[in-house]
Amino acid sequence: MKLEIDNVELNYSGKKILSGIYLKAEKGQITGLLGSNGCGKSSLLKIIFGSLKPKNKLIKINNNPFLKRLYTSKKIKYLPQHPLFPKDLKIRQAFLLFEAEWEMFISAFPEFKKHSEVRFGKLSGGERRLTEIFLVMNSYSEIILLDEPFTHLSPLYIEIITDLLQKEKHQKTIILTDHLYRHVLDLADNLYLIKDRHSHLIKGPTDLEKYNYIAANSF
Ligand SMILES: Nc1ncnc2c1ncn2[C@@H]1O[C@H](COP(=O)(O)OP(=O)(O)OP(=O)(O)O)[C@@H](O)[C@H]1O
Repeated sequence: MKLEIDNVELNYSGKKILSGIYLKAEKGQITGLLGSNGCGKSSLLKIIFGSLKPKNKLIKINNNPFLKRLYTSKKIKYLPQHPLFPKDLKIRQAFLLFEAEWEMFISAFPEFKKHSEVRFGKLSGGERRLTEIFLVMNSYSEIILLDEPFTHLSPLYIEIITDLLQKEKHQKTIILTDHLYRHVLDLADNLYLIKDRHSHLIKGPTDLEKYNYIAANSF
């Protein structure tokens, strides 16, 4: 599966946020998306998902235009920056909804066994995020959008999720954005930076310095 989004034009109240954006993501690769606060990363993921309608965009799947909203198909799952599930949903119910394997989850994270009947609102921020990432990654959907998945996660959980993403990328097309850019750099096979409304393909850390995303001599 190859997903491309091209010619994205997004304005909010007449202010240009994204212009001429192009991004390509393919199965077997993790596509990273970086950019400073407010540059439009979340907006771009919402546009791909279909929950935000820009002035212009073209989505292509395997070179063919896809004109419906992607979320209306079973192809895609999106982890938003903010909580994915309502506070009163029980964790086990979310596993049923996403057709994800509870047994696999608790064998990876035995400490969650006691949470099966607990509601999302009762979990800590990190416990909630970990559960959400696992659910999204273990769903049958082929396209996965992850908006700041590492927020709230402790180093050990970040390591486990990194391994999970590396394993799952062989079955899925994954686009990921996070401010923990070193993790994104380590994980990403392809990397884009949004800067001054445009997307830039990044070849390595020095490009990030060139575009002033990070300070000079950070590497
Ligand atoms: N519903 C909205 N109405 C008006 N402006 C908005 C709306 N949503 C986002 N914006 C503005 O659009 C710009 C891009 O926002 P977006 O959330 O996509 O950025 P981001 O790169 O994900 O930021 P961050 O890294 O801080 O989460 C910001 O300037 C934001 O204030």
